[in-house]
Amino acid sequence: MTASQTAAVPLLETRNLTIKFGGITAADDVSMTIEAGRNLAIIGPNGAGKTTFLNICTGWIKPKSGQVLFEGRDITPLPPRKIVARGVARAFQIPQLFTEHTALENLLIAVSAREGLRNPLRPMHRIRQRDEMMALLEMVNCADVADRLVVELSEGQRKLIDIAVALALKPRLLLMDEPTSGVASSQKHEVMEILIAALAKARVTSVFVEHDMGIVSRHADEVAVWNTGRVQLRGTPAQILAHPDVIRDVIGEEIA
Ligand SMILES: Nc1ncnc2c1ncn2[C@@H]1O[C@H](COP(=O)(O)OP(=O)(O)OP(=O)(O)O)[C@@H](O)[C@H]1O
Repeated sequence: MTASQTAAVPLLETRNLTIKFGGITAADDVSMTIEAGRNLAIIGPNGAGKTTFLNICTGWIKPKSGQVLFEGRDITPLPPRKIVARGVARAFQIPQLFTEHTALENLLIAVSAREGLRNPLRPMHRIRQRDEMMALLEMVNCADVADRLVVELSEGQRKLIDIAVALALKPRLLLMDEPTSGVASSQKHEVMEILIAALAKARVTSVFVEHDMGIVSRHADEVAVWNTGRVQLRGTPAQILAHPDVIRDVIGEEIA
């Protein structure tokens, strides 16, 4: 394959994804591409199929038909752990952390899972990957709380540590469900800025589902609008947030 052919392959591509739950079509022939280096926000009304899309791309739900290709290879039939190993990570609305362990221990558990180590909580001073884990915590501005229990931290810090845990898995694509939900509104932009900068430094592309249009306009490079299981529109934040359909169906709903 030549360099120009390699450059043409999207980071992730879906082809004709379809899934129904009872009478509801949560994915209706969804074909789209995600380009490396462009942070994509997914917006849309409640029940539009945004989370279903993330679940299909990460292997948690298998589509009735259609395909997911990552870096040109079909990952549709793979279980979630194999999709993670290929380079697609996921962060949830509620951080998936061990709250009675420290931030550093949470990273240690993630690194151990990545490397198939049997004793994740062996003494810290013996851990070969300690520098790598501290670098990840520094990347998300949380090095100063490395030895604090997660339960004692703010929601913003928990979100950032959750991202560091995802980065420990060395993904090339990170899919996130509402990365700043639950964070105090005065801290949302700061958390998002740290998060986006950390992903850029680690060369990880992000896709994030978001209901806060302020976050979308400031932190996304591109926006895709979901409606009734379909991709209705796609464009820059300025184009999308000024679109009458989005004002009516998405922004209007938020104001109500
Ligand atoms: N496992 C499931 N079983 C049955 N129905 C489901 C399942 N997952 C999703 N649905 C339904 O599919 C539709 C799309 O759900 P999804 O969670 O993807 O929407 P969403 O756009 O993420 O919504 P929200 O913004 O409210 O989180 C909804 O009607 C939902 O109730």
